[in-house]
Amino acid sequence: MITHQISTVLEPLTPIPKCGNTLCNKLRKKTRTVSMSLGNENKVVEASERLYLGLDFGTSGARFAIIDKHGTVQAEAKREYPIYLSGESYDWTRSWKETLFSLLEYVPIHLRKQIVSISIDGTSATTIILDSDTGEPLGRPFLYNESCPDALPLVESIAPPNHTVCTGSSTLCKLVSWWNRVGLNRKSALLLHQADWLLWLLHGKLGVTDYNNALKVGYDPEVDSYPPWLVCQPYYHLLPSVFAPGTPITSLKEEIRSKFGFENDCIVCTGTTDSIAAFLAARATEPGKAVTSLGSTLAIKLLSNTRIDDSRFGVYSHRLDDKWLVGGASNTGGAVLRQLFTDDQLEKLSEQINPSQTSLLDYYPLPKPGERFPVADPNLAPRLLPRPENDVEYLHGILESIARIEANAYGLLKELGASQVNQVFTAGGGAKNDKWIKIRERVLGLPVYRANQTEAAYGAALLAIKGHQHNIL
Ligand SMILES: Nc1ncnc2c1ncn2[C@@H]1O[C@H](COP(=O)(O)OP(=O)(O)O)[C@@H](O)[C@H]1O
Ligand SMILES: O=C(CO)[C@H](O)[C@H](O)COP(=O)(O)O
Repeated sequence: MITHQISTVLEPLTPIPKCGNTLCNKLRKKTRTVSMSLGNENKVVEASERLYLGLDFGTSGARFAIIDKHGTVQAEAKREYPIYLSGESYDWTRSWKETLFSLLEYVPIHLRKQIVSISIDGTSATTIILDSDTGEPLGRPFLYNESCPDALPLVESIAPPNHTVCTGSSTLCKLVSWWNRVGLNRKSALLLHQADWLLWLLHGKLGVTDYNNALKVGYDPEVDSYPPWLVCQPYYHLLPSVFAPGTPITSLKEEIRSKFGFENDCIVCTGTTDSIAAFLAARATEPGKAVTSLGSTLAIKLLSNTRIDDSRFGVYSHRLDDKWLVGGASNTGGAVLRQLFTDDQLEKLSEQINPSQTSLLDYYPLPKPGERFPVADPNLAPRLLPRPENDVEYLHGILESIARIEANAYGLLKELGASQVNQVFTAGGGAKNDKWIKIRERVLGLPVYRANQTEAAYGAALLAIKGHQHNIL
């Protein structure tokens, strides 16, 4: 596929106020880039060909992929999140909403009429409590890796032992923490996940989610219902209706369809989480195949015939049709790397690493205290010292230490009874690092590949195809 990278550096749309505070000043330096690539210029896609739009809202930015029914990419774009402040904290919902509509502006106009289905993935357990009449957020969202330990004792008292919700970063802990705050508008409130809320902006039907996003609020995808111990809770009425990922919800809202020039019959489908979208993109279909997403975080998904859930280690199973995606998400990964190196530095330093050589540096790379998997410890401190003089050596030690965490994670899944992993595909920003892939192969003792499609947005586009096929049956 011949692609043309178009990079435009955008100045912040809303000038960030000059102020004494370091957070603002740090933000002023932040520019945002939009990069976009078009599909195979030699193969002009037939004007009658149906196209499918997938959007991925990850930790550091969002992307879209437009594919045809063969899975050929016709256009892609990505954008870092614009930074807005609300008081001293980031205004994430404003940032995500602006990113959604600015990415739609980047969908090539000549392709818009051919897009017949849209889906979105988002970060898991990123939780928004909304006004159920207006859809307006009732406060800031709880991010995917945010922990609400205040709610944990109550959640542990109602859920089965070691249930997936029994961790401070679960969606249910975030809901209970919000519910327990005195004097909030509890009656007309509704819980949605990041992907659900972004999809709602496109379709306008409040209260819809998918069984991947709903897992961490307590939904049981095996029996396709919320469990009795959750249904009897006073906040049960806040929970959304749950459908399989890639289920048609309704047509694109008329105001959006006419503003962007999409087709009358363009539908919006339920989404999933970012690491499951990355798994779908890798198209691993046999038990024993796994996908490690090396994004801001390290998310592991192993296709297994057996379901394993154990919050003591941050292990849970997502449903994927008739099988299980067993795994979890560590806070190690790209976010730590980005704290220390730019992407260009990562590329240049990695070129100098000898991946066959073992690094003796032993770190636990975390962006801040707190780990979810394979060690579930909200107080686990980062370990990134001693720092050698040579940055090549330092990066080698960090990449190898992250690979050891990955190896421990797969070893834990095996101990807990999941199918034996025999092949690992890599998705996310870290997948571009060939030296890291070789380090991981050595440490894991397994064949490790870069997935053909490393972007979660491609997986979301596959869900859009699935939804459209549902719709025309
Ligand atoms: N050459 C590289 N080697 C390793 N990691 C990289 C490289 N280039 C970028 N990254 C990491 O990839 C991450 C971004 O990946 P991405 O999948 O976009 O993350 P997310 O979806 O979580 O926002 C960044 O944290 C960055 O440090
Ligand atoms: O780390 C994350 C954000 O990138 C998410 O936690 C990740 O999506 C893992 O959650 P899930 O397994 O539910 O997809």
